[in-house]
Amino acid sequence: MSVPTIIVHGGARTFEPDLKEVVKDGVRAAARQGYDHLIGSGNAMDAVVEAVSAMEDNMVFNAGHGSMLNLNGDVEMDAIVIDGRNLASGAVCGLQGCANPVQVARLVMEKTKHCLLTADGARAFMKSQGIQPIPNRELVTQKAVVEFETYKKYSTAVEKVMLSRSIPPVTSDCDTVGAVAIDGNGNVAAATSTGGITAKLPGRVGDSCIIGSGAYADNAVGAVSTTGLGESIMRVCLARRIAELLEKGETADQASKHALDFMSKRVGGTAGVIVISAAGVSGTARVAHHFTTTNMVWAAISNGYMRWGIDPDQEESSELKA
Ligand SMILES: NC(=O)C[C@H](N)C(=O)O
Repeated sequence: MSVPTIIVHGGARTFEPDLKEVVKDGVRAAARQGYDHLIGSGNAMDAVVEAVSAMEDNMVFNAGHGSMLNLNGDVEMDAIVIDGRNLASGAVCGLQGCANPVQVARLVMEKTKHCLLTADGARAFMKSQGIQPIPNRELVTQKAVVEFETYKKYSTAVEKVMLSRSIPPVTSDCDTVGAVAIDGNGNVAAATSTGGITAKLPGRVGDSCIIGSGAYADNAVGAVSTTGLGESIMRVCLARRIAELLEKGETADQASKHALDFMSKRVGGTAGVIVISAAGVSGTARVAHHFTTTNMVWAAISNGYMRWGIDPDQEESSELKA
């Protein structure tokens, strides 16, 4: 038996001061929605998909509604789920016209023999599963357009956003979302969903849908979801690297810090991670979050308490209301 626990993130980057409360509200609501499923169905996979779906529906986050725009001004989304019981995984990339890519990723895992479907194929599969497409433009928010127009002026948008801690945000956009959970039976699951990076080349696929980069989950070890510069995260297989460090006996906190240090020293770039280590004999899972960006918005629930934060070394907490 384990203590049911969930942690979610709403992206790692610099958040404008007046946006901080909005995104903290968003991750708290998503964590609560996921936690209610964790307790209700008792299933870690249900919990992470619910939590990520809530953030995809919240226009303030860069996933589903609110996704960032590629160089053509279009939305192309990536998402993944991983089940720690059997390492099953499903993912989509370059998906258009879908409100909840994480739910399609789950169907890829449950209904196909494959791990990852791309673009038109992913969309056709989505329709075959009875999920109605929506016009891609419905996913486009005003803030995404403003962000796009601003960053189009820079040929090095990716570097400007992610390679420096000190660049102030140009607009009030937010970032990739993710969730990891452990249920009462000790099963872990991870989910990540994103619109990617503003002004990315059409067809660019980031880390978020890649096993071991944007997410990882294994009951023997724990679960991880990442956010940040996909090109760096993929090159060090960040989520799997954290899992390896857990396997070697590091705590969730140590593994997060060491893996992010390794990434920044070896390939550069910034990122954030959320981690739950497997419960082990005590039955108590360890939860950690760590980021090398200026901010990462996160929220965690366990044992009747919610904790959340956005700045380094800062957190708030309150008893969970019924
Ligand atoms: N903001 C993000 O987390 C972006 C995502 N990791 C990507 O590179 O697509």
